[in-house]
Order: sequence, then structure tokens, then C-alpha cells
Amino acid sequence: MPRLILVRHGQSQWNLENRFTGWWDVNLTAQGEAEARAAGALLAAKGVLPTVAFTSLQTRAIKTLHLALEAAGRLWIPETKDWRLNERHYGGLTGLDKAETAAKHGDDQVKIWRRSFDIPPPVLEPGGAFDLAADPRYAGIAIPSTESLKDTIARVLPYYEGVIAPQLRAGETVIVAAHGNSLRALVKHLSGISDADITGLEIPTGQPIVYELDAALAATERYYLSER
Ligand SMILES: O=C(O)[C@H](O)COP(=O)(O)O
Repeated sequence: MPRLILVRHGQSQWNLENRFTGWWDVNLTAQGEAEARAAGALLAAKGVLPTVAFTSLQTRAIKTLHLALEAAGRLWIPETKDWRLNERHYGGLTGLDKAETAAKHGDDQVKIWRRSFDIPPPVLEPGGAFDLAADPRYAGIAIPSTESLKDTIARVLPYYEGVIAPQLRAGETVIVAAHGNSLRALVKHLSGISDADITGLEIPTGQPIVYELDAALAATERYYLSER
């Protein structure tokens, strides 16, 4: 039966600094690299070996994938990178300190921006330090100016259905190395979590989550590989 492995990137420099990151491209910390290697070693130890990989266009997810695959002895498998697996775009909050933003706007407002289903953060104004319009990796892509989880789902799910699901149906063991909110989008769909309940779901860095799927790609089980 098809199997899907989800892994959020290891700790990034801005996870460490507690800054809103979104589409901004930050690297892994040494701890994040270690988390990624440990994730791959766990895949190998448990015999859960991916045959096809997907990741975003962001360095922290790509490096997590590569370090994990190397540790699992699977660096050779086919791999596809796509912006639709990018982190949710954090709009005008990009680069700000999460604690300072909470002190300025209040915890409740920041929780709405971080975890509400359909209320996006303020937009990122063009031309500022975090404008990605000139980044060649996004050439030809309509870069969002902000995204709610609902907006993120609107680009992650069609990609899952159109590109990832056919690989699962073909019997591949698929690994997706991505981000807290692009993976929340997938988990919401696969586990049938309501708009209200998804606000409480957190995805830890570097911890492989395994979905066992039936032939129709309905989830029969979801578990942290570290707990098996
Ligand atoms: O983009 C970010 O800042 C993080 O990857 C996820 O942030 P969040 O926990 O605020 O959703």
C-alpha cells in the first residue's frame, strides 16, 4: 500500500532567532542539519525508504531533504522541487521578531496571523528588503504578497493531487520535505481536520511523519516514525 513521509525542515536560522520567515530563504543551523541527518538515519533504521522525493524551492527544505536522503543512503532517488510546497508567505511580517511583534500588536493578534485558517497577515509592500520579485527562482511565478493557511492550501493541494498522488498510486514511497504550514495544509487534507481544529496542529522540525494510505489514498494511519 502507498506510503507518504512528511518531514518539516530542521531548525533554520530564523527559527532560532524567532523571526517570521515565510518565503524568505534562510539556511539551516548546525542543529537543523543534525535534525535532518537524524531524520534520515531514522528512515534507514526503520526500513522506511523513500523512492521518490518532493521539496520546495527553499534552501532549508532542500538541504533537509538532501541530508536526510544521504543519511538514509537514498540521495540517488528522483527529486522534484516546486514553489507550491514553499512555506506560507508571511507578507509584511517577514523578517520581524515574533516576540516583539506580539509585544506590539498583542498575543491574540499574532496568534490570528500565525494560526487562523483564513485571515492572512498584512501584505508585503513591493520594493522592500524582502521583496522576491527579482529572485530568479520565482521567474514567471505570481509571488503572493501574503498568504493565510487557506491560501496555502489552495496551491499545495492541487500540487498534491496532480503531481504527488500519481506517484503514490504508482506504488512509490514518497517523501515530502517542506515547511510547517505547507505540511499543515497536507495534514489537514489527509487527516480530514476541520478549519477550526487545524489552528491547534503544530509540526515539529526534522521529525518524519508517516502516512499509511489505502489504494484510494485515504489515510489508514498517521504516526511519528520516532514512536514506532
Ligand atoms: O515561516 C515561519 O516563520 C516558520 O517557518 C513557521 O512559522 P509559524 O510557526 O509562525 O507558522
